[in-house]
Amino acid sequence: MKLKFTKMHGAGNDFVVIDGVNQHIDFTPAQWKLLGDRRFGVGADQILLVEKPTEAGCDFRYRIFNADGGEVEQCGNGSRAFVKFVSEKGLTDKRSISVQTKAGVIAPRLEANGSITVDMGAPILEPGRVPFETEGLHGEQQGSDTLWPLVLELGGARESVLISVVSMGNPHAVQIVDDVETAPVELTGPLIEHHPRFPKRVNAGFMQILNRQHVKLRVFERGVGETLACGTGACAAAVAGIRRGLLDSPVRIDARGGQLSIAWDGEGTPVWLTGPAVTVFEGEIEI
Ligand SMILES: N[C@H](CCC[C@H](N)C(=O)O)C(=O)O
Repeated sequence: MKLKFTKMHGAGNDFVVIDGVNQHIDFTPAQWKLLGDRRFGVGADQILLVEKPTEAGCDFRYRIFNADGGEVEQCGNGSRAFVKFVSEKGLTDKRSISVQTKAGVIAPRLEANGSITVDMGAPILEPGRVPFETEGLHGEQQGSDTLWPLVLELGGARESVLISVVSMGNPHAVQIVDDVETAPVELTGPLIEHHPRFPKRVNAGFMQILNRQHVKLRVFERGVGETLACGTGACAAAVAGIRRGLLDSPVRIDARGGQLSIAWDGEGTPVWLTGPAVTVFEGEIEI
């Protein structure tokens, strides 16, 4: 079929966005993967599919597929691209919409200055609390946060990294590093992503704290690899730092591809993600 798509990005995290309201889309994981392939397809970190909602009270449903073809629960940067897309395509005249996702309902809002703020819902802080054994190491509760030692096999050596486990509907393992530029993201990112501690794999965040309201962040994303920005990763990093008493809301997140802002008032309250969304080009592909 001839498929119309729009190429977009949010702080460098790039997407192929598809109108599934006016086109009937029912692809296999291999077709989703092809769309994301930078050699044989269009190329993107994620593919976003916009559909009519199946949940009462929602304006749309949006589904997210990683570059590896797997469907996932949530995408923060994608939610901003999504709201810009439905506005530009005239699929709605609302500036604040209610969107059904695999992880629940989120509420992105187009601001007058062109930026977009998204109510990403409350972080889920329990999933990692299940006691687990990794080579005899147990998860440790430290302060109000759960810090887990993760033992990584690096060649013949073993390295233990302390991570915070935070879910934004999708799983994140966040660690604090001295310098994101020299952090071993390419080396340990895949080891964390595929660690047995995370049966559904995990997004691995590497956060450098500059001051109590400003961090640098790199994320090795599940199903993709390192991206230029990760919205839910930014949410998870800010939540982890605030819970550990190291950060104060709002937090400025410097990703390699751009700047995001996260606000969070504590457990049980929603995380607010603010940042840009850019339309790069329109296209059509035979798939
Ligand atoms: N790779 C993520 C999905 C996309 C998240 C990221 N692009 C964002 O902006 O939140 C996962 O497998 O959970």
